[in-house]
Amino acid sequence: MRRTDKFSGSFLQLEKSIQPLLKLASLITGLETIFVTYIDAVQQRQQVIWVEGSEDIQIDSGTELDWSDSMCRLLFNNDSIISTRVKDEYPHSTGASLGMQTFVVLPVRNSEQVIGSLCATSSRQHSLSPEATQQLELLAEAISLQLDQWHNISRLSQRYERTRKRLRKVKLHSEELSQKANTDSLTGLLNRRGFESRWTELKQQHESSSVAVIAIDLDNFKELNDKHGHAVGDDLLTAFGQALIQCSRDTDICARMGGDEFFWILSNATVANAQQAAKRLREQFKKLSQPIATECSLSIGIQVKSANLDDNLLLAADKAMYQAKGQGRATTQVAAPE
Ligand SMILES: Nc1nc2c(ncn2[C@@H]2O[C@H](COP(=O)(O)OP(=O)(O)OP(=O)(O)O)[C@@H](O)[C@H]2O)c(=O)[nH]1
Repeated sequence: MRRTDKFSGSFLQLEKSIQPLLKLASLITGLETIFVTYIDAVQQRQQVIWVEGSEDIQIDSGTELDWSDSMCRLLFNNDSIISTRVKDEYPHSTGASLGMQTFVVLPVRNSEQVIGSLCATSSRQHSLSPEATQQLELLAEAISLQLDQWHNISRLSQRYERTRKRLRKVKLHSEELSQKANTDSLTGLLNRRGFESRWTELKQQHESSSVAVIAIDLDNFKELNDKHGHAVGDDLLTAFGQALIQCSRDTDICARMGGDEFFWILSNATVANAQQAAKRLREQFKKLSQPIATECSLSIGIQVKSANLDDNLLLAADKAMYQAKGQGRATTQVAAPE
């Protein structure tokens, strides 16, 4: 059976069950070519879905035509189901131009309307006995039921697919919103809200490895803002954000807590690891914040703990950072172990 490639999936199942019916139609009528069409009443188009039989009359599945050019329409309009003299009765028709002499058509309908047609044709003259006509009508009914069922199934699966796509869109949108809500727009780091959620997760999941908290504050940032303007201050914060991202691992938590204050949390890290990380960060920040690097340094506080993570760990790192400020800024202070 030749068929259109436009459809797939459940349509192939439908095709399998229609195929023997078309063969039967050929046996009943004695006509060589049998085909089924789909009629789109709104678009006024007709499409050949399946063709069974000889290649004598060139009808291809997938072929589309205007309803105004349809042989089926001509016969429907004459309240007829058969023409045995197509060339005489419809000399200017598509059927005549394709070499049809006999053309038989029966409507294929769903519960509301005609949705297609079952057609049989031949280049020779054939008559159709009343019994054959009756049998063909039964076949058209069977095809109608199958097509209608398939139509309903495919409508349902299209609706399901649309709902699935809509839900996916909503999910992506809400993920995007939540990502935005947790991110500091200037630096791309987590904001306070994002930090709190990650920090809570870490506290809940933490087992026994040591965790280093690095508190960082830009030195004399207010002065720099006042001297060069807010935009330069923003550029410097952005450069710091980039430096921190470049120095961190995927598992680290990097956040801008507000203004020029940041937290950097490293899992599985010792004091020495944290000091190394702080050193790398200073160097990277210096590189990325040219040409005003000389005017801005970092005060850094470190605290490391391996058990009972709580917010005191943050406070201790922060306190160490303020001690670094007190010692003249641009230094790293490690808090005493608790
Ligand atoms: N450009 C810019 N400035 C900001 C932003 N948020 C906060 N600030 C400014 O950052 C400055 C923070 O200054 P402070 O932390 O009080 O003090 P500081 O000048 O850094 O001095 P020390 O911390 O003692 O070294 C304030 O002047 C804020 O107005 C921002 O998003 N962009």
